[in-house]
Amino acid sequence: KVSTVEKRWTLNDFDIGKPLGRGKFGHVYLAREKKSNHIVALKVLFKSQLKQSQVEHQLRREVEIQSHLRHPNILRLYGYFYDQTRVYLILEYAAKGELYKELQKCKYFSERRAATYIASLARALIYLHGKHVIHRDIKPENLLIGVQGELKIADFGWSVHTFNRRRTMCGTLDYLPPEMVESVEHDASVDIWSLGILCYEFLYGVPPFEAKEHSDTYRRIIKVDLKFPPKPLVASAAKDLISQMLVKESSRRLPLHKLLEHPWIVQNADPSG
Ligand SMILES: Nc1ncnc2c1ncn2[C@@H]1O[C@H](COP(=O)(O)OP(=O)(O)OP(=O)(O)O)[C@@H](O)[C@H]1O
Ligand SMILES: O=C(O)c1cc(-c2cccc(F)c2)nc2ccccc12
Ligand SMILES: [Mg+2]
Repeated sequence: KVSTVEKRWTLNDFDIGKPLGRGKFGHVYLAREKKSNHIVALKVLFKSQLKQSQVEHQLRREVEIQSHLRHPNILRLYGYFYDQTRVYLILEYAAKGELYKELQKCKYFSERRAATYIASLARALIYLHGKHVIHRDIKPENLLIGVQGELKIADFGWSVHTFNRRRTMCGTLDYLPPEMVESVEHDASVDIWSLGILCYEFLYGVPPFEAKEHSDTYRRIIKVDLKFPPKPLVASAAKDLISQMLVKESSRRLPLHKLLEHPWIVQNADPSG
C-alpha cells in the first residue's frame, strides 16, 4: 500500500515502466514502487516548461487539492517529489486508460453505460463540492477508466477551493483582485453544466453546442441552443435530464442529489458505478 504524502519520495523508490502518454509538460510512465510493489502512474513535469507557462501555482494547488481527496471515482494522488529539473506526481494507475478514446471507438455509449458513468461522476462531484472544491474542467480528456471499468476524475489543474460564502458575502468585494472576484462569480454549479454536456456527448457522440468556429460555439452556449438530433434514438427521460442541467441560470440547474433520483438515472445506472 502506498503510504501518505508525508513520506519523502525519490526516483530511486520506483522501477520505471512503459510510457502511458504524453501531456503538455512531460510524460506519464507506468511505475512500480519498489518496497510495496505497488503499481502507479508517475507523471513527470519539466520545471522549465512549468515556469515558461507560469503554472507553478496551479500545479501546487492541483497537488494540494488532489492529495487530500479520497473517492472511488476520483484519481488518487499519492504524493510528489522533485529534483533539479523535474516535478514528479505519484498517481493512481488507471488501467483502462482514457475515456475519450473509448468514446471515439464506440462513437456513443448505450443508455446504461452513459447513465452509470453520469451517476458515478455525480457522486464524485457531490463529494468534491462537499469539500468546497469545484473541478471546472470536466471533459472526456480528463476522465480515466479504472481496472473494473469505473470512471476516475483526473487533472485537477483547474480546480479551486471556493470561498465560504460568509467571507465573500459580508466582506466587501471592492478590494478583491479580478481573479478572486472571477472565482467568486462561478460556483459549484459549473460542474453540473459540464456534467450535462458530458451526458449529451455520451449519448450522441458529440457535445451539444459544437460548431466549426469558436465564436459560433460561444453563441450557441450563451443562447443554450440545445437541439436533440433524431439519430441515435435517445429516450425522452434522458433529454429531460439534460435539459434540466443545461440551464443558463446557474442556481436553477438540477442539483446533483436530485440527478441521482432522476428516473433515467434510477432506471439505467448500474448501482455499483
Ligand atoms: N493515472 C494515469 N493512469 C493511466 N494513464 C494515465 C494516467 N495519467 C495520465 N495518463 C496518460 O497520460 C496522458 C497524459 O496525461 P495528462 O493528461 O495528465 O497530462 P497533461 O495533458 O499534461 O495534463 P493536463 O490534461 O492537466 O494538461 C493521458 O492522456 C493518459 O493517456
Ligand atoms: O524547485 C522547486 O521548489 C519547485 C517545486 C515545485 C512543486 C512543489 C510542490 C508541489 C508541486 F506540485 C510542485 N514546482 C516547481 C515548478 C517549477 C520550478 C520549480 C518548482
Ligand atoms: Mg491531459
